[in-house]
Amino acid sequence: MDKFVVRGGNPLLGTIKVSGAKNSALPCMAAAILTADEVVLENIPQVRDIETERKLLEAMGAQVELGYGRAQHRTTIQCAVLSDPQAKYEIVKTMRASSLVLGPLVARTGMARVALPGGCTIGDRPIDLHLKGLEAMGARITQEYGYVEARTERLKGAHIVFDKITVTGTEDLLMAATLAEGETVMENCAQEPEVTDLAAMLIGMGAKIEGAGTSTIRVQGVDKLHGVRHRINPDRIEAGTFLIAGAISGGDLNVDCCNPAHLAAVISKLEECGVRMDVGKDNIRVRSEGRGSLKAADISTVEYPGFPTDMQAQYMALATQAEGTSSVTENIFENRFMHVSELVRMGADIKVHGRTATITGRTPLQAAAVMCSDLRASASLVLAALVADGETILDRVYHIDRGYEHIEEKLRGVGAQIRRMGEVFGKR
Ligand SMILES: CC(=O)N[C@H]1[C@@H](OP(=O)(O)OP(=O)(O)OC[C@H]2O[C@@H](n3ccc(=O)[nH]c3=O)[C@H](O)[C@@H]2O)O[C@H](CO)[C@@H](O)[C@@H]1O
Ligand SMILES: C=C(OP(=O)(O)O)C(=O)O
Repeated sequence: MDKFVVRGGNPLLGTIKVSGAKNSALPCMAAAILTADEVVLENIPQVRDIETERKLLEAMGAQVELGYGRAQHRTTIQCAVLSDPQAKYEIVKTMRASSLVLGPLVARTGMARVALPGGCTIGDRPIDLHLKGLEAMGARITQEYGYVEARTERLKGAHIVFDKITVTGTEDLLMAATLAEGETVMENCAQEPEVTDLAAMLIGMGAKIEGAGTSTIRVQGVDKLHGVRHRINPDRIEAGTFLIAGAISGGDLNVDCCNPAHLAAVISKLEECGVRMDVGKDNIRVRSEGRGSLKAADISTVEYPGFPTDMQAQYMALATQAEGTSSVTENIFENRFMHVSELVRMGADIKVHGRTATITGRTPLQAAAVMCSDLRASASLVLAALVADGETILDRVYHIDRGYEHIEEKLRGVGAQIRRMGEVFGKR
């Protein structure tokens, strides 16, 4: 099992590039199911979840080619024949976003069988709202042996009001609605940039969609979709993680190839913490004096455009170095504080009461052996390790590899001392 070794103390200086968004790439790859034609996706990040999605699609009969050389971030998918329209538990258990194939599969083939995702370290991950929506569109849903099966001759347009805002639920039903008969109106939709990115791809395939990026989306179903070439949005969470890396390390870091408009809540919170930010068209320069200059500020996670739950753990690492007391309230997932005990082991002063963590800041952090528990918790431990005294060893970095492309190489390129266990400092 890979480990990271991080020696703290270096300010991050220079330019770091942001990759394509994993959480856009996953639904866009699933959308290829909706057509027999070839789909070309650009700016696909090289992360483990993409490899998992490739396996998922290939197991159904799709042809998937991940680019190499200069085309290494390009993926070509063709779902001419889908001989086995199912997502098995072995894959779903490693990537909950696998449930995104449910809507497109039933819309294209009239049948889908997908393992129920169950819970994970960040909390319960139900898909009841995906199923309720598909039922409203006329699918017959059955559940047995941990699998859900959806069947129908052809989906029919419906009026769907989500009981709760769900990102992949909105994406799943949006894809299903593109091939349904008649109009689908979805209310209380997720407004995340990943939904808008998917809608742009679907429109490029011939889908008739209005309102993506707002809470009401209208879709006029069509009989057939065609192939498309689509470029994936930059990863706003990877960009946000790098902004905090620059700020916590007392660096001068240019976070390049990002979309600052997608990061408004994070940018304004970092400014409140005393971090200097120069926002360009597709880059953000972050400057800070590090521990001495950071001030406490409270956050509360909410759906887009509010402060993202996927940035909560990384923000908490920053709050440990800010003067004063910060409170961090997690409203989206019920168990997304797995990083707290590891940060405390490094010397942080954090108390958790229910959904709120209170961080008393500017405690010096010491290196320790720490355990990664999920994707963003791992990122927060890397950030803490960048300022810890000594050499932190992070175990189970396969979590971070799910969603950050070569993070150790990118951070090393701007001066961090970080390597995978087995590598030697100074060599790339
Ligand atoms: C691959 C992907 O894009 N993952 C993102 C997506 O996850 P994901 O789409 O799984 O998260 P949701 O937006 O669906 O979940 C939001 C809340 O709704 C609940 N819920 C969801 C679906 C459902 O059918 N029933 C239900 O009760 C969940 O338990 C959770 O409490 O959005 C999350 C919230 O921004 C992010 O943290 C994840 O990184
Ligand atoms: C929670 C995340 O991913 P997933 O929904 O795939 O678990 C994430 O990207 O932070």
